[in-house]
Amino acid sequence: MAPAALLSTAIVPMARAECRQSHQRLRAPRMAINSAALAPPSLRNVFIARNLTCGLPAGCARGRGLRLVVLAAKRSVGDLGEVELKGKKVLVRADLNVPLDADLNITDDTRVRAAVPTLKYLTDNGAKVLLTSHLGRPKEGPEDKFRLNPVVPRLSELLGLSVTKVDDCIGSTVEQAAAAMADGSVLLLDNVRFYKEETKNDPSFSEKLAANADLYVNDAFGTAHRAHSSTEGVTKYLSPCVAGFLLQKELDYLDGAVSNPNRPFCAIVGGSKVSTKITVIESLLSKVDKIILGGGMVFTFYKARGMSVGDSLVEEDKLDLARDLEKKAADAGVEFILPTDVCIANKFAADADSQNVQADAIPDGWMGLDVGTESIDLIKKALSDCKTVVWNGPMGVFEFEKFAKGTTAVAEYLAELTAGGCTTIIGGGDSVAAVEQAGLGTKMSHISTGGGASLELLEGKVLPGVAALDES
Ligand SMILES: Nc1ncnc2c1ncn2[C@@H]1O[C@H](COP(=O)(O)OP(=O)(O)O)[C@@H](O)[C@H]1O
Ligand SMILES: O=C(OP(=O)(O)O)[C@H](O)COP(=O)(O)O
Repeated sequence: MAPAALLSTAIVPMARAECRQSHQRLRAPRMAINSAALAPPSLRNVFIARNLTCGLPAGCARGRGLRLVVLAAKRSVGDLGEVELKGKKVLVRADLNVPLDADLNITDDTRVRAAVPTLKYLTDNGAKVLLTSHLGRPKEGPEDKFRLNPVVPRLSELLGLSVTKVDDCIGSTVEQAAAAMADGSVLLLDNVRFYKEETKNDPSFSEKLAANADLYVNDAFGTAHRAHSSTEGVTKYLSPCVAGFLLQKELDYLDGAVSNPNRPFCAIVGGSKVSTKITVIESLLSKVDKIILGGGMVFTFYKARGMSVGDSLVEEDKLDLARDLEKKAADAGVEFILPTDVCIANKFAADADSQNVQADAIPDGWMGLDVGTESIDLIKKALSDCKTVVWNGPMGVFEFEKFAKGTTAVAEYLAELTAGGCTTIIGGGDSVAAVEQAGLGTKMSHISTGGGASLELLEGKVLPGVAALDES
């Protein structure tokens, strides 16, 4: 990917409807800024266009009297070649926070595989890689169950070289092992969260992490929303500090495709709680053409419309908010699609009795655990002409086979759309688990390695681990 594809720029103005059209039309920041400059002053400072794919100096927008909110192209590891890398000690922050079973075997190696392109690039160019990561949330210092040992064999296999490991991430143990490294080798450091200073972003700990390296690469997208020593603090003590290939790819999809999408652009938001997705829905309303809601959160919207929902999941204190979101969608001209029927259960269990009913006919004592059959068709119809789809949160309790139909149907249809050229982005967490469970992981355009990080990006937040990197 060209480094310039990381260009992240915020330009300005225009009423929202005009922005939409402009988003489709404008291909380069310079054009966007030119158009922005033509907007009346009262409409300026409204619109953020990110990830437009050509380089542009920051002063260019300012020179046209426009407020510049963000203008940052992050420097990429791909900008560094053998000259800069050979023999250098490179501290790479990856997210190797993988799920382990009781015997400490990796049950899903997605994050290990995702780290490989950057590591391979660095070792192929003769760098000495000091690889750092967290695993879980250890509270009491070093504990065997949180050691990164299980990663070593899988990573060695994927890289085709023998990865060595030390039982610490700072200090003389690391210093000695690093001094003995050959060019093109990888030394895995132990869980950086064995030090409580890590999550406090403690400057002296950051300095110690940096002490054994010459330069820094952040490829830990899943942890980029944390301002920790290994993701943010360390950048104050090393130079250059650049983005790894995974981080770039995640930003390109989650920020790029979402900010500058092929249209129609649809967001599917499901999952259990309205409260955790409010800001995502609000933020997406200014970008999408359609929004489809599913999962447990729809019952709060039904109740807000005055419908009875039986024993379904409802956030009583979010009823006003649900009404407000529907109104905002209408005001923004966004098609707001709620399921018209639901699959209900007489208890929250895999072996519950189930039936399909209209959304306004849920009997007392029953709860909605999936979208209904009619709604699956409605959702597919709404998606059929879409060119970009972002999906966050399952359509139902997909963990129970009986109530996985809506989620599976959406995953299968998205796979079909992807094959037809639609960009499909699955935003982390349970949605990814659902897609993988349906065996469709490889059929989507992009599956994010970060749940929390992808949500924060969709909410429009700045990720500290990204912000701290050098601009190109
Ligand atoms: N109708 C429903 N009632 C209760 N829980 C639901 C319902 N639909 C989905 N869920 C649950 O929502 C959870 C996922 O929600 P969430 O964490 O918001 O999604 P994600 O992790 O994809 O962001 C799943 O465990 C799923 O079982
Ligand atoms: O698994 C992670 O995040 P996710 O569950 O939001 O995808 C990351 O490794 C971050 O871990 P953290 O939430 O303990 O900081």
